[in-house]
Amino acid sequence: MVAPLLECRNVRKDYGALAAVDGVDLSVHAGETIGIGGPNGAGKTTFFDLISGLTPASGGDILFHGRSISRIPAHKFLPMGMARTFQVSSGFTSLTVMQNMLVSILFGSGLERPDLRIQTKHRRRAAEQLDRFNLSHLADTEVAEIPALARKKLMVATAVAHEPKLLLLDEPVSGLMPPEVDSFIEMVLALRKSGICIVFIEHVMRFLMTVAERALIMHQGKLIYDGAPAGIASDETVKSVYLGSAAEELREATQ
Ligand SMILES: Nc1ncnc2c1ncn2[C@@H]1O[C@H](COP(=O)(O)OP(=O)(O)OP(=O)(O)O)[C@@H](O)[C@H]1O
Repeated sequence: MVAPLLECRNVRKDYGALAAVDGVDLSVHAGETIGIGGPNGAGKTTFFDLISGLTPASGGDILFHGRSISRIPAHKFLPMGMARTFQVSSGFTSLTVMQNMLVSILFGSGLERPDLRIQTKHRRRAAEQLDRFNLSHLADTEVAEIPALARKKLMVATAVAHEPKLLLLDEPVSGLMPPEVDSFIEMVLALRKSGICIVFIEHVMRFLMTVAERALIMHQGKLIYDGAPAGIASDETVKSVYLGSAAEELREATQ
């Protein structure tokens, strides 16, 4: 059997007496698209921070391509083939969309001291990448001036500039209007087709149900569900955790 792309073995993160991530075991295989849901404070972002090396685990081990990455600094993750985005749109707001893409292309190369001279091949690559994400028309606009949807798309476009094997998206559609969510769904589905493994956190159940092939639900630091997205709404444990509006949204999304 092929080794998982990402493997978490009894991973935990304690903040004093609080177990933010409480002994999570998880295997993620190449090409999978996995959506993580769960109530506020369940530990989802902390789990992402552990996987992407932003915070050290209190226990357990994380393997990428079968190799432990628990002690590898975060800046080495992109060259290794793992990229992530954040809840709040990142990007250099006083630079243009094209300049942001060039920064990603030059600095994500994995070289300790990248050659900072922008060459024709970099510009060509940046233009291709903007075209792929329908951002070409904004190439010369400062990121501070572009709409929220374009900022979110740019964050993904820069993250995948070096064709990572695993892409982590933290609440990619939060704050977007429903038609914008549709546009984002289309983009992620196209990305999924390219074969990249995507793991995302999302509260917007419509997005999770449409994009994910496998769903995980976290609660109080633990995984309480791992299975088909369609099964979430009828799972008794999930139902008891997702009381109120989230349960309603889940029902609507699965109908
Ligand atoms: N640096 C920190 N110090 C102390 N406690 C923290 C820290 N970071 C997170 N926590 C706590 O860990 C728990 C999990 O937080 P986390 O942000 O991972 O949840 P989440 O599921 O991503 O929530 P949300 O859906 O609201 O983003 C929360 O109780 C949070 O207050």
